[in-house]
Amino acid sequence: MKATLVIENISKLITLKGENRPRVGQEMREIGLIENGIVAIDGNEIIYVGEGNLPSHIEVDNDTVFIDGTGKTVTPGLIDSHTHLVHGGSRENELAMKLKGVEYLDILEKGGGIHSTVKATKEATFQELYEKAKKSLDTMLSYGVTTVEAKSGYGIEDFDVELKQMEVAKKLDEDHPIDIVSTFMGAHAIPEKYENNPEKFVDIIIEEMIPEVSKKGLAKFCDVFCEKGVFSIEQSRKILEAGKSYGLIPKIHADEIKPLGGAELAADIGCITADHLVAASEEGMKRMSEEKVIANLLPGTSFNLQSGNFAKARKLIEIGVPVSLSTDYNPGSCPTENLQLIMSFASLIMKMTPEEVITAVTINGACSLGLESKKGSIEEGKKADLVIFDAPNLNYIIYHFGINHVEKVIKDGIVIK
Ligand SMILES: N=CN[C@@H](CCC(=O)O)C(=O)O
Ligand SMILES: [Zn+2]
Repeated sequence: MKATLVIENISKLITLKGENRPRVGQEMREIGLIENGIVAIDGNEIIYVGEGNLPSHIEVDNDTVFIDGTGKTVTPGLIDSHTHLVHGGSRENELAMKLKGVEYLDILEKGGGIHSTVKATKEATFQELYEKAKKSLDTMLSYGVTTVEAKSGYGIEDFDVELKQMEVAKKLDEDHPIDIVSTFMGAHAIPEKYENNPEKFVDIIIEEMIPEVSKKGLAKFCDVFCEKGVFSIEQSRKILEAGKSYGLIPKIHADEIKPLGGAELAADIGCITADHLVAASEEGMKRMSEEKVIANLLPGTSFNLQSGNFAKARKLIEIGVPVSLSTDYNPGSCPTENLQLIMSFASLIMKMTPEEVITAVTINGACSLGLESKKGSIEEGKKADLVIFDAPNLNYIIYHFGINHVEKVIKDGIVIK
């Protein structure tokens, strides 16, 4: 076997090696650390991972590129498994309201929030949405992210706009080094037009939108904003079950602000992830652990909403719920593409250990997107998506917060930065 790229003398090689399934409890601290590590890549695949020198069966020649990892920390490419990547406009006008204490759901109820992004997304052309999202992806990549989930949900009643968002995500997946996985989220807000008859909108999502999205192959997942004043438990159940019957894997925005029973619903339906969970009940968390629903936590959103409430990460880990972490990048409740900042929040605010944090944004993030057989760890046979941090160890990356520690990103075996 011949290597096209070798990273050698790696001071701290964090492999995350192990079974391709969500890591829980103590497993979230077992990060497969190798000191003086070496990784060999052929094309877009990892062909060797070990300590010291390459074994004799891995050949090198004059074309092989060598990178020196002395003093560096190397991890799998980071996975941002919850974003609202494609949208028009921005919402910095909400800052003044937030500083005055106006709540997220009140802004939404008065026709702002998601509704204002719906308007801006409708007005934007395909090309404008593409350029804006591409710029965000470039930033994400520079921060070490190699895989991103992207939700629709800013078209809502305007199905063409929902489709436009997903088509932009598809084109970016083809054009951009980052891999993009799409989620259909028509159930993101009740359109003003259906305010007095939300059931009608639920029927349209179920009868018209889901079949078409599935037929066009535009999404892998279906998501719902299950929240007081948005979609109820019963409406969410109907939509996610309909999605399932069309092959769309269910995800849910659950108990973000009010304790509605979203975590319990996620367990009932068998959602792959339940996201947010700030207000999740003890019973809901327990049910999630029984059904192995991944808790996808988004501390950047709690930070931005200034409620002072964060998901109970310690509790979730203690009772055996697998945890992943994401930015929730969106223009309203978490306008940041910086997953490293989210990693610091998870540790400094939610008290996750650095080992749990890196597990959450690599192998557990891959599991949140059903990509664990190819991504999320540095192991032979997996995709060559890696990050070289100019940092002596993992703790340094998380503790020294708010800056970008990435030195190089390797995506599909190609050195990007
Ligand atoms: N909560 C619902 N959706 C997004 C926010 C979207 C927006 O405010 O535009 C979230 O996950 O936080
Ligand atoms: Zn979201």
